[in-house]
Amino acid sequence: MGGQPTLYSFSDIEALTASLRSYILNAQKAGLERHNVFKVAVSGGSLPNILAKALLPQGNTHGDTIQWGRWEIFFADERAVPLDGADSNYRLLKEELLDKLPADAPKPKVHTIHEQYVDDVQELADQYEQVLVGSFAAKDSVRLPLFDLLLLGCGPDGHTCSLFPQHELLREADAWVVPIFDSPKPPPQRITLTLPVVTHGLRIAFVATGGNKEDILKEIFDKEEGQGLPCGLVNEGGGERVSWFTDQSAAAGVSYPRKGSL
Ligand SMILES: O=C(O)[C@H](O)[C@@H](O)[C@H](O)[C@H](O)COP(=O)(O)O
Repeated sequence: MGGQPTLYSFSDIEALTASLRSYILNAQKAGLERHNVFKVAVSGGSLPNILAKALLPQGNTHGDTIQWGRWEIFFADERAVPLDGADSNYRLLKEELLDKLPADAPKPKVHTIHEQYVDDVQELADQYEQVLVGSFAAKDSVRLPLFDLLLLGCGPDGHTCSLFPQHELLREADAWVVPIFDSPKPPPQRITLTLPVVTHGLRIAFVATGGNKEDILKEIFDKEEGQGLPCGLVNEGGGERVSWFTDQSAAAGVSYPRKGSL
């Protein structure tokens, strides 16, 4: 794919979220120019809270406007639970971000899982793949759906989305969305975008903060073994389209070159 991922390291969450906002605005601009919408996939974990800090402040300068009405939001991974369940990534995003959007702002189109299939995780994944087909294109006309942006987290074991180290799902080459029945991070039953879909994205951003990410970031960026971890595989497949937004405590021990601003 060419090029290397960019590793940003910021002094604190405020600096990180300000730059993340600029980065997302650039991605939004490119998406709107390309097809008049902005198609974004988001993960769960700590990400929705950080996104809220980045995106909720109202922009008032030219070019700093989140055009929520043009956004289509998808889930990079989702737990096989009802949408109002405590473990739902949709519920998390809704409570952290969507419910807090200005009342008068146009609303994004949010592509949730079809919760009637939560007891049949294969069907849940197949149905979500159909959601992608409906929004992007039929599988026989495009090889992969092309997201404008994927916003992802990095687990302490190097997982991203619900793609876990050593898991056979890392070798999936055909499906866009797959079920997982044995996620080491609870709950065990989930669906996830596959690695080819993630690495195909026009922009791929990881957000990883806090001292508990330091060891895994060193492994991903500085060690051979880390390159086979799910996050390492996204770095490899996405190359220069990948950016990492980290704080000082997460990136402290990393030797890979770091940047302090966009
Ligand atoms: O649904 C999930 O569990 C997430 O999508 C998962 O991939 C998450 O992004 C990472 O585990 C990082 O989580 P933190 O940001 O909370 O460390």
